[in-house]
Amino acid sequence: MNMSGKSGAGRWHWLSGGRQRRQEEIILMLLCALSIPSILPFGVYRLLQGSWASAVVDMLLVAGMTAVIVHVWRTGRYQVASLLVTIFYSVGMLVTVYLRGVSLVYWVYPTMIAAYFVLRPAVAVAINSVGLLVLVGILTMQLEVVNLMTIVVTIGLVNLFAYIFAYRTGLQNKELHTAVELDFLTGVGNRRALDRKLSEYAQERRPQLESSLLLLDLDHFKQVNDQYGHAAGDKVLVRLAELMRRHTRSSDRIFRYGGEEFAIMASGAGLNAAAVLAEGLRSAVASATLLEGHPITISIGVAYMNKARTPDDWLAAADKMLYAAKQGGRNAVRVAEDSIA
Ligand SMILES: Nc1nc2c(ncn2[C@@H]2O[C@H](COP(=O)(O)OP(=O)(O)OP(=O)(O)O)[C@@H](O)[C@H]2O)c(=O)[nH]1
Repeated sequence: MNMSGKSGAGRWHWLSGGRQRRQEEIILMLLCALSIPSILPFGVYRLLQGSWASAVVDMLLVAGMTAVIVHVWRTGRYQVASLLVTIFYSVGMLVTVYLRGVSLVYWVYPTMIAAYFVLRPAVAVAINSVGLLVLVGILTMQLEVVNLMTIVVTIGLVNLFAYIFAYRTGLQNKELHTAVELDFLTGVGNRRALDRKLSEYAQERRPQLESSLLLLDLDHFKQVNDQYGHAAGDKVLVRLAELMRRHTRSSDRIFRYGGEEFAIMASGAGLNAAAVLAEGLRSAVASATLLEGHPITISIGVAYMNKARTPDDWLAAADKMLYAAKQGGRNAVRVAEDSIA
C-alpha cells in the first residue's frame, strides 16, 4: 500500500500546491486530513461532557495531524513524519482505550490499517505488534479471557491481511517499475532509466563516487540490417549488450539510449578510467564476433559527469565526442577533456 512515485499531474494535481509531489506525501496528507473531521467532533463532544482527559487526547491528535499536513505541505519531507504520525496516532488510540474502556477498541482497527498506507509493511507490523501488546495489558483487567482473545485474534488477522496486501502491492510496484525501465530486446536499462539515473546523480548532494558517461554507437549498422536482415541486426544488439556487461563493473549501469546507441554510466570512474574502459570496450567489440562473416565496430564518446553542469550537458558533451569519433573514421574513442573543468 506504501506506493512510490512522483505525482504532480492528473487526478491529484489540485493537491500538489503547484509542485511535483510523491504519492507518499499526498497519501500522508490525505490520511491526516481525513482523520481530523473523524476525531474533532468527538473531541468537542467530550469537552462539552467535561471529559477533559479524553478531550485533550483528541485535540492533541487533531493538532498533531494539522502540524504534519503543514510540515509535509511546506517541506515535502514525509518519511520521519509518517513514522511519527503512526506512533503518535497509536499512542493516542491506546490512551483513549485506557481512559474510556473497551468500547473504544473499534478505533484500533482503522488506526492499525492506516499504518500500512504510510510505512513499509515490516515497520507497520512492528509498531502495531507493540500497540497490540500494550492494548492487551490495558484490557486484561477489564475483560474475560474469551473476549480479550477475540479482540487479539481479530486485530491479528486485520494486521496479517493488511501486511500481505501491502507486501504484494509493494512487490507489484517494484516489478512494474523494473519493467517500465527495461529495454525488452537487450535487457539493459532504457532511455527512461538513463534519464532517471542521471537526474538522481545530479541531485545527490554529496555523491560518493565521481562518474563518467560513455555514449556508444554501432558503426555502419544500417549496412548490417540491409545486408543480413533486421533479425541479424537484433542479434548484434543483444550480443553487444552481453559484451558490455562482461566488460563493465557491476556498479556500472548500461542503457540503450536509442536504436543502435548505448550509454554507460561508469560509477567510480574519473575521465582517465572512463577513457580506459571505453578503449577496452572498443577493442573487445572489434575483436569479437558479433556477427558471423561481418566485422562489427563501435565508436564511443566519453564525458565527465561534472556536478557543476546538468545531465543534458553531460549527454551533449558525450554526444559531441561520439560525433567526433564518427567523423574521425569510426572504430574510435574520443574523450571530452573540457568536461572536467
Ligand atoms: N536490427 C535493428 N536495427 C535497428 C534497431 N534500431 C535501429 N536500428 C537500425 O540502426 C540503423 C542506424 O542507421 P544510421 O543511423 O544510418 O547509422 P549507421 O548505419 O550505424 O551509421 P553510423 O552511425 O554513421 O556509423 C538503421 O538502419 C536502423 O534501422 C533495432 O532495434 N534493431
